[in-house]
Order: sequence, then C-alpha cells, then structure tokens
Amino acid sequence: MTRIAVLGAGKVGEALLAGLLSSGRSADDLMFTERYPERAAQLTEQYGVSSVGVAEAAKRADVLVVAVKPQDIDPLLVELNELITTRTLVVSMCAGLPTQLYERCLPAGVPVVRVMPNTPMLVGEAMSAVSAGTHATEEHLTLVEEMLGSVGKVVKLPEAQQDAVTALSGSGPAYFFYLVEAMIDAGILLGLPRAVAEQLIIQSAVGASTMLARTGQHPVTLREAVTSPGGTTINAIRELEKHGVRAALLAAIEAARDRSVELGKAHEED
Ligand SMILES: NC(=O)C1=CN([C@@H]2O[C@H](COP(=O)(O)OP(=O)(O)OC[C@H]3O[C@@H](n4cnc5c(N)ncnc54)[C@H](O)[C@@H]3O)[C@@H](O)[C@H]2O)C=CC1
Ligand SMILES: O=C(O)[C@@H]1CCC=N1
Repeated sequence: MTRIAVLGAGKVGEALLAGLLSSGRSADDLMFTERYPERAAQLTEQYGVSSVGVAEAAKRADVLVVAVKPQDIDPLLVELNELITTRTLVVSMCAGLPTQLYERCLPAGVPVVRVMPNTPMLVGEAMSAVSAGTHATEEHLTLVEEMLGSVGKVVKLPEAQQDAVTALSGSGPAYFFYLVEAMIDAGILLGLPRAVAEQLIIQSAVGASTMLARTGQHPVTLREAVTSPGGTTINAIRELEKHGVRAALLAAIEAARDRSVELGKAHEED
C-alpha cells in the first residue's frame, strides 16, 4: 500500500487523515509531521497515526502531502530539498501556491500535483480538484485521484483554474456555514429557541444539499418548487434581491480568487 505522510496536521491535515482512515486505510500506512507537539500527541491518541519528523516522513513515505499554510511553505521547502528524490510524489494542498514553486525549490524532476480539497474531507464528502505539475505523470495523477476519491469527489482541471477552484469549493463550505449561521440568527429574531432554530436550519441544509446531489435537478427548478405564487418564499426572495445577495456572492468569490492569486505571487521568483 502507498505510504502517505501529511506535512502539517492542522484542519486540512487532520481532515485528510480522518477521511483516509474512515475509508479503510490502515494507520500503519499513514504518518504526519506537526510543528506543535501537543497537537501531534492529541492526533496520535485520537487516530492512532504516528507523528514523525520531516526527515523520517521523506524517507518512509511514497507521497508527501503538504498541508501547511502558504505563509509557512518556504522553510519547509528548504528542508525538503535536502531530503527527497524524484521517487517521492509531492502533493500540495496549499491555496495559491503553483506547482512551479515546488519545481523550482525541490530537486529537478520531482513530480508535483496541486490539489484544492475542502474540509468535508473529514466526513468523506470532499470536493477536490487536481492538476499535474510538469513532472507528474498520468500514474501520479491516478494515484492522487484514488487517494482523494476515497474521501469525496475529484475533478481534474488545468492548473490555471486552481485559483477559481480555491475561491469556489476550497472556501465554499465557509459560505454555507455563514448562511446557516445567519439563518439561525433569523430564527432567534423571530423568537424561536436557539436549539430549535439550529435543528430547523441544519436539517433544511442537509435536505436541500441531498436534493441537489440526488435529483439531478437544477437549483432554479428546486427553488421554484418552494416558491408558491402569492406565498411566503417569494417575499423572502424579494428581500434577498433588494439587498443584493447574488451580487455580494459574486463579489465575495471574486475577492477570494484574487487573494489566491496574490498568495501565489508572493512566492514568485524575484
Ligand atoms: N482550511 C481549509 O478549509 C482549507 C485549507 N487549504 C489549505 O490547506 C493548508 C492548511 O490549511 P489549514 O489546515 O486550514 O491550516 P492550519 O493552520 O490549521 O494547519 C497547518 C498546520 O501545519 C503546521 N505546520 C506549519 N509548518 C509546519 C512544518 N514546517 N512542519 C510541520 N508542521 C507545520 C501547523 O502547526 C498547523 O497545525 C493551507 O495551505 C490552506 O491554504 C485548502 C483547502 C481548504
Ligand atoms: O482560507 C483559506 O485560505 C483556505 C484555502 C481554501 C479554504 N481555506
């Protein structure tokens, strides 16, 4: 079995480890590095996966999944440059960072695959997009697609689209959580107990997303089915339009895309 090391076991690193374990992968084939020893000990206790140093990860793993913040990448690349060969596949999950950065800083010919996952990986419902770097072969891509396919859905896209993907599905869960949070507040405004408002909205979100995933119907059709002539929903829709919610989402996602581009530019060669 392919041995995978996650470098940086924060929110995404943990989601990947948890998702891979739930999909049936053995803890013996997984390892992680983590800068904070307390965090490392807690994850080992919870998941039974070993915490290792970066040198051991580079020596033992076939795939190194980089899941540190983009701002923390430089010292890690300096370390890895001394430790890896072209036999190791490097998978970057970092927002904005191009495969070219890795190819420039690591030994010549190292295969790199850029991935943008999202946190529902934790529950096997990730949406991930993968793009091959210069030296990544079809076999490398297949390996990464299999790994991510066990924790959700995967699409293969040109790397030029990764900043848009990051804004859309990488950050996407946050937008849904934000909407849920705001709708629970509306329940409070209408005088419902918080626990009741939470239950009503969370189950409505689960129901709506299951319909989207299972019926194959367009969101407009599903929304129209809830919007009765002279009924309640259309009054709410009028307010959403009046407050520019659609335009706000377009602008918000564009701003996220711009930030992803900016994170990549911060690592361009001088
Ligand atoms: N949080 C999210 O929803 C998503 C995040 N990403 C990307 O995933 C990466 C990680 O994000 P998060 O998990 O949210 O960040 P995080 O801050 O929760 O996790 C990063 C972890 O890396 C550790 N770390 C940093 N440098 C290290 C080093 N040299 N050696 C070992 N451990 C090190 C930190 O202690 C921390 O636990 C980022 O690059 C982000 O752009 C991608 C998709 C979604
Ligand atoms: O906010 C961020 O930078 C990361 C990348 C995609 C989702 N979270």
